[in-house]
Amino acid sequence: MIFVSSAPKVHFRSVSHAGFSMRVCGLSSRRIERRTLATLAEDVKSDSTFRIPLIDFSKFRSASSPSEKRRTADEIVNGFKEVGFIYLEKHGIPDSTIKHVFQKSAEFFRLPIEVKSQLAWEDPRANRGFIQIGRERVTQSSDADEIAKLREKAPDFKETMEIGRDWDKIWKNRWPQEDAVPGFRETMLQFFQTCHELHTSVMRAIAIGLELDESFFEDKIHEQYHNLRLLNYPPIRRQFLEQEGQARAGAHSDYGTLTLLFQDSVGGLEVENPHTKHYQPATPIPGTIVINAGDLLARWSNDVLRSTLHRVVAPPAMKVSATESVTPARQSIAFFCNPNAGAQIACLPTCSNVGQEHKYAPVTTEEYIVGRLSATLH
Ligand SMILES: O=C(O)CCC(=O)C(=O)O
Ligand SMILES: [Fe+2]
Repeated sequence: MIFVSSAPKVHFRSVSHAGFSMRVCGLSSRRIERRTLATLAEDVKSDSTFRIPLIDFSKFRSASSPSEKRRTADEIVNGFKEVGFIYLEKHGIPDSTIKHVFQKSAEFFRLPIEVKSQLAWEDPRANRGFIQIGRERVTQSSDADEIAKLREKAPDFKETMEIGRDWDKIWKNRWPQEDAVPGFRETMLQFFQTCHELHTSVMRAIAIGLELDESFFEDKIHEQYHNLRLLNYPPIRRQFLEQEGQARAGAHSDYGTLTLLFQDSVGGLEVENPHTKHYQPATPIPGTIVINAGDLLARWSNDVLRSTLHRVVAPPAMKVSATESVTPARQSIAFFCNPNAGAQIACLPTCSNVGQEHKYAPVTTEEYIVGRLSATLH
């Protein structure tokens, strides 16, 4: 018998955890019986040991003393140590800004496929443009043949638009005509800057929490080698999702330092509990941003901070006829934060003990990210 949670209610409580106190998000759920495959959330088991911490960032932004800053910095670092994911509230980005970016994103995806295809993503080094359903299959596999087979059989059921820094000398963003989606370019460029600034603040907190100088990362992330990804998950017939291995986004880790994830209220994002290997929902909480650590931050920190597996599955489907059910559409926005392209990512001075081996060979951001993108996109 398989159970998934339905319409979870979010509540908060305070716990003392690893010597510090933080508010955490718990889920109380009515359990309903439902037959599903892995990509329909079958693997979600109730797990009282798993909590994505909810952290109030206003305490860091307006801290009146170093010790006050330090408390929030420790909460953030402990969240990335334990789970690899946090919810950030009072982060300073107004709801109205996020709503507007979602609206412009929806307008973009409503354009005819022929128009979007003219802006097609072409090169992992550029990592810019429109990616239609079927071109990407995110996975942890590093075997090119295996990835190609997966992509052929069960690509991620999503379309995305990728945007990079607009002033890059070599790689140009692929913008729709201004009259096709008025204000799209300006909205996305402003949001890119806003997300970069939040990223910089969170990296300051991470530096403090890792016993580094607060400004340690500043000259290693200031070139804005980031990627703003708009995601659209169209409604899908349940029968299609029930094909073996098909998911909205397969299990994967992200590649950079941090991902700032903005999701709508539909749900479906799941995070692997690193201790039990079971997936748990990262239920949308209004007013928060989900932030996860990526592979480069894990490598930088010698795995002190975790780059945790996550995936997007289908939330419960709605019946549209006696024989067919449809899973509702979903929209999300991911801002993948990266160090500078040429930054050498080698074990941080505070993340290994004397004489202890470093887990990873140094790598530049560009080598790592272009390598991962080349493997998973075609
Ligand atoms: O859409 C989501 O909630 C997550 C997307 C994601 O994990 C990704 O694009 O890397
Ligand atoms: Fe991801």
